[in-house]
Amino acid sequence: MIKAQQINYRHKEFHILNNVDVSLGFGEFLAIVGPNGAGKSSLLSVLANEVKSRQQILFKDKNITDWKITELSKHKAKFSQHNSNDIPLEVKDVVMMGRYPYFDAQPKEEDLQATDEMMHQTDVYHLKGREYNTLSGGEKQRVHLSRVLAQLKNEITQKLLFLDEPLNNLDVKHQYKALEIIKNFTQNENSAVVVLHDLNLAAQYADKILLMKSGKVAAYGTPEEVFTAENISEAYNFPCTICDHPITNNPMIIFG
Ligand SMILES: Nc1ncnc2c1ncn2[C@@H]1O[C@H](COP(=O)(O)OP(=O)(O)OP(=O)(O)O)[C@@H](O)[C@H]1O
Repeated sequence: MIKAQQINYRHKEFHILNNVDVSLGFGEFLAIVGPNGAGKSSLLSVLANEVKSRQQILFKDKNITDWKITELSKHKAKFSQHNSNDIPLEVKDVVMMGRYPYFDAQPKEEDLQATDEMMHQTDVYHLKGREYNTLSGGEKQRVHLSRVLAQLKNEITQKLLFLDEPLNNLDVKHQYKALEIIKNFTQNENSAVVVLHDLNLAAQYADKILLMKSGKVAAYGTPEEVFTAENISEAYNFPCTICDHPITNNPMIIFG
């Protein structure tokens, strides 16, 4: 799906990303984890072609910079960490922004269907007529999840979703619901790259984990391979214990 080797990204003299390799297969859920400032959001921005790195990023075997922007936006979408708090539109119109690549002046029936379906999935349909600016933090977050899902609602196969901390502000039910939606998205050869802070949720949902520290890859592999007490306490500079989750059997991380 996406492949990049030796990604380097600098701001002035500060080395934000240092020789980072990423390779993501079709149908994979990759979680990027690591402490604050490790470079997770920067890596996501580079992979999504929002900021330029000198290294080539191959998306579906073609250099991502060679894709036409309108075509690319039907194959990949990105949910950003910092969505605007001030959008003077109703909720349904914010979600419709995800359909802009599909119509010129007026949304078509399929655009309305896509937005309705995604608002239902993300549990914001009852808010569709509300002013976006009056929503709570978690509700706004769900509206943007709905928007990026609506953007990728089409007949194209093997699509890619980038999500930067999609669980921020969500209550526990909506955190699990969002992860289920992302997991379901990856069932049909679609892939997702998701920045997460909750390591236990990452262990439960992700196929692969990329653990970052100081702009570098500290560890990469399955949750069982990456989530060792040594890897985690070294990356976060904080003690932890690993045990088996009593229900899922995934690694369970207990800090302190
Ligand atoms: N434009 C920039 N100018 C200067 N420094 C930057 C710039 N963008 C990012 N950085 C620095 O690069 C480092 C990585 O930032 P990034 O946002 O990628 O980290 P992160 O792992 O996503 O962190 P967090 O968990 O806090 O969201 C940070 O130290 C940040 O201050």
